[in-house]
Amino acid sequence: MAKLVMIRHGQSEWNAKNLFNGWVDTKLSPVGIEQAKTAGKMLAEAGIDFDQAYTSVLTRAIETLDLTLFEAGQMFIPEEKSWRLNERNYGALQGLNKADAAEKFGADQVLQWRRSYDVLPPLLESAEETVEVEGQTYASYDRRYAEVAAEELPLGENLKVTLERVMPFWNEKISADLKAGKNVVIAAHGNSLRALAKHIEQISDEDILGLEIANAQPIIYDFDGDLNVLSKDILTAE
Ligand SMILES: O=C(O)[C@@H](CO)OP(=O)(O)O
Repeated sequence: MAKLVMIRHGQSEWNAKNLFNGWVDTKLSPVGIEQAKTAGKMLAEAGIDFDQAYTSVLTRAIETLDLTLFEAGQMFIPEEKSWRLNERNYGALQGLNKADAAEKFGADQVLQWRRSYDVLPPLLESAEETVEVEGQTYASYDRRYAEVAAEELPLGENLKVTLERVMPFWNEKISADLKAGKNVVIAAHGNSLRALAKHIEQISDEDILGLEIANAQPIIYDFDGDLNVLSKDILTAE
């Protein structure tokens, strides 16, 4: 029996400002740092011995993994980073305020962009497009994506497309580890984890709209050898 723990990163600087984050590389806020430490303490109490860690190539998830493993006393385990675990690319919405967007485009449209399975957000015009927020310029892609084929770099993703690019990593790495009986921890993002949860729990395209994943609350799955889910538990701070 293997365990998979999925942790959405702690609150990011742009979560705190209610901005669409996507692939823009923001850091954890002070609240997010504390949330990640608390997640690590809860996992230490749960007594899970991890064999392998995975995270995205975005700072907020990497920070969360490191703080969590530090608090759990397991920084020594192997870690692998992949762009396939990144947040969904929010295209031209990145950097916009979510409440302002709801006012401008309508709450229902914004809900569809944020939570539907197959509605695409407005796309970036090109890979060269930048995001400007509070006088700072953020590139859409930088050298961390140098190894990714140009046609695989998204200009905007819905959950379906996110799931399609997460799945090769699930099949090749994560599920292989779990089948080998390894306990795995993944620190990633609201929507890359919604995609994984959809696959793992066989959630329908309609029902996935209602699935929210909170910052830094570890989700623990127990699997049998065929990767059927035996139990699911979510750790929450008091
Ligand atoms: O901004 C984002 O990238 C994500 C998660 O923080 O937004 P949403 O809440 O719409 O999933």
